[in-house]
Amino acid sequence: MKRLAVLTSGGDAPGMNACIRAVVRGAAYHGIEVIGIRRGYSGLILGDGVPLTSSTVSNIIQRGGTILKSARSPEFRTVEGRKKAYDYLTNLAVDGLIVIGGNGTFKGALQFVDEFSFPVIGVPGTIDNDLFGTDYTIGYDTAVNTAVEAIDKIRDTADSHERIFLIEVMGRDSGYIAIQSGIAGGAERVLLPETGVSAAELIAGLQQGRNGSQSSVILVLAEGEGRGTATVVAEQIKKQSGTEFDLRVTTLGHIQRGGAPSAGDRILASRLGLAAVEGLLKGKKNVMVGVVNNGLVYSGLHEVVSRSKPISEELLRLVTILNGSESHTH
Ligand SMILES: Nc1ncnc2c1ncn2[C@@H]1O[C@H](COP(=O)(O)OP(=O)(O)OP(=O)(O)O)[C@@H](O)[C@H]1O
Ligand SMILES: O=P(O)(O)OC[C@H]1O[C@](O)(CO)[C@@H](O)[C@@H]1O
Repeated sequence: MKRLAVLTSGGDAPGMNACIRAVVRGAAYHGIEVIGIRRGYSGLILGDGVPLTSSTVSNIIQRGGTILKSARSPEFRTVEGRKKAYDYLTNLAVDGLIVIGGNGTFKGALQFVDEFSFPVIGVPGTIDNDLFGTDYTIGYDTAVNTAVEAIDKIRDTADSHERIFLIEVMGRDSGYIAIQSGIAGGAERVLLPETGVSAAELIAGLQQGRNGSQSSVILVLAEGEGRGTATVVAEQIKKQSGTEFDLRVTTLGHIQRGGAPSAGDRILASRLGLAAVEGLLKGKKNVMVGVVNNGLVYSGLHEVVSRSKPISEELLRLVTILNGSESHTH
């Protein structure tokens, strides 16, 4: 192997830069050149590659976002777009492609591999943590920490004003950020795609809490919960309960995707970046490298995109017990 290409695709995630650095330095260690493709699959189609060297990736391990920029590329969903991408990679004379992204990125990669038999290795980079084949994705730990910091701050107002706050966190189809930030932020309730709860049940829970000792409440809602945005859910509660509760909504939004990566994300990204290069060198292709039980594991892309990673029953139980509203005897 003489030359490889790397790109970041889908939503950016804190730690993507640490991963690019590990790919470039890992490749340099093995005498391999690296071309960085700008703006994900769009850059492959438009032919936007730049050589990356060890010095290009100095001083980026601590930076959020991605120096290669990211994009969601509608054209890569077409066979014509993917053919252009293939032609560009062939022109560059690269022997393998490393794609850092989420579920959609790997669906695209799989399509590409099926059509052109080009060696691709995926690295899980998304704050959503919704990928089979890895316990954690790059960016998730930082996003959870950002959400917890925000929840702590909102709790001060919730407590002082004896209010109910409905806080929406990211997670397009999954509740990972919600459950972990909810546990760490001491939320009274976490609303997830996995555990549908009606407005009537929510209201009953709020009434029960108020009749007990709860004077303020934090509800954490996963973006992908299914009913709509936090504003929609708040409207449902208000419609059915009238002015009974002093309810406020906060949507955390993209602050969860930005900022310096946590130490955990930098280390995960560094391990996975090197493992992607060394996987290609060992002849692995059409796989994603992840960490399972703290060991490096390569899983087939087909399995990664076709299987889900459910939130553990243990965490679901934990959040219910620790919110303090139920006892074993109920
Ligand atoms: N079914 C598909 N076929 C071909 N390409 C796809 C497919 N799904 C996604 N892609 C390509 O992958 C890109 C990234 O996918 P997507 O926007 O879903 O983000 P993602 O990788 O899931 O990341 P995140 O979890 O951060 O949103 C898309 O913009 C598109 O170019
Ligand atoms: O920034 P965009 O393109 O609006 O994407 C938002 C989506 O991306 C994610 O942040 C994942 O990267 C999801 O949690 C969210 O639904």
